[in-house]
Amino acid sequence: MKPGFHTIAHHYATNLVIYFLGLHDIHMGRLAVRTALYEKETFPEIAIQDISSQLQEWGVRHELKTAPCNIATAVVFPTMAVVRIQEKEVLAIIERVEGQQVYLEYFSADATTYAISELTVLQYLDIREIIVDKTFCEARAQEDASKQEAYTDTIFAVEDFLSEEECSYMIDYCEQHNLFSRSMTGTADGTSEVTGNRTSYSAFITTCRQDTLFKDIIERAADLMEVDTTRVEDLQCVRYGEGQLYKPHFDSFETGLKRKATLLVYLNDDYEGGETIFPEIGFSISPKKGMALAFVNLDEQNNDLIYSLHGGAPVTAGVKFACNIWIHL
Ligand SMILES: O=C(O)CCC(=O)C(=O)O
Ligand SMILES: [Fe+2]
Repeated sequence: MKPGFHTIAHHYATNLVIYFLGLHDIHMGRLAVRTALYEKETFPEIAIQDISSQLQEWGVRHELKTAPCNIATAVVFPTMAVVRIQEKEVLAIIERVEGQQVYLEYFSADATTYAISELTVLQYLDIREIIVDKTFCEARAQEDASKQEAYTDTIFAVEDFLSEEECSYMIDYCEQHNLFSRSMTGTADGTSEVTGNRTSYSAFITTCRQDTLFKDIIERAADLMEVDTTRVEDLQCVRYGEGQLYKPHFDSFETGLKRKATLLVYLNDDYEGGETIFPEIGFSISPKKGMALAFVNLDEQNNDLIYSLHGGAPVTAGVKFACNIWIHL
């Protein structure tokens, strides 16, 4: 089975290609990059050969060199390379080499530094004579920009969706019933786990169909999103202490629960940081108490919309509370 966009969004090969292209001022549309990788038979275990041939197809001329090499002299940085580190071969971006230090990025490590002697470069993209088909790249980037813009236009915020009293009631309800526990994220096999991608706390309100106030909020959400209340999931509150975050993710699951749209309601705003960020469209919003932010997660065919990738930036001071109201299919 091919991985869905959830995997793609976080997958290193994709990020590497975007990074690689971006750093060379080649603004290839992200959608084109992702779609092409997604169509590769071997994805996500993609080889540097595949990435190289894809780049050729896009008019990014370069050579794929296969030779253990002295990276300090052979390569224009940054470059993509297969390197052997401690008996392991990884596809990585070598960002730069300074003296005896190599700065690189690879899957599961954000940025790492190695001594030149610790790694061997086996294959790398030689981009010394890079020739770019600018027209092609610009057309892809333009197409992507229009789609991003169209998606951005569908996001909307409703101020005072909840009153001050309702916000406080929700926070107090979750705290007094000790509902908050460490947030989890879904895995590919449908289970959940605690990861560094989401370091906040979550509270599932299971009584929200009985409680008059919660029931009213659910009805208000259904009205706003023009759906039946049966499509509104039980409310889930989130709490972020200082330094806590939710890295960019999709709200809809690849298998199982499909969430058409999200209504994220901010329950307070007396803290710093904690903006909701949409890295694919370069959009972010500062929380405002009582405000609801609405965005769609799936396109008309109910495929994940990559532009809906979003996250909660780290809270830098104070405590943030919000409530997720998800609309499923
Ligand atoms: O905290 C935020 O701003 C985003 C929360 C979120 O995306 C989620 O809980 O799914
Ligand atoms: Fe989310």
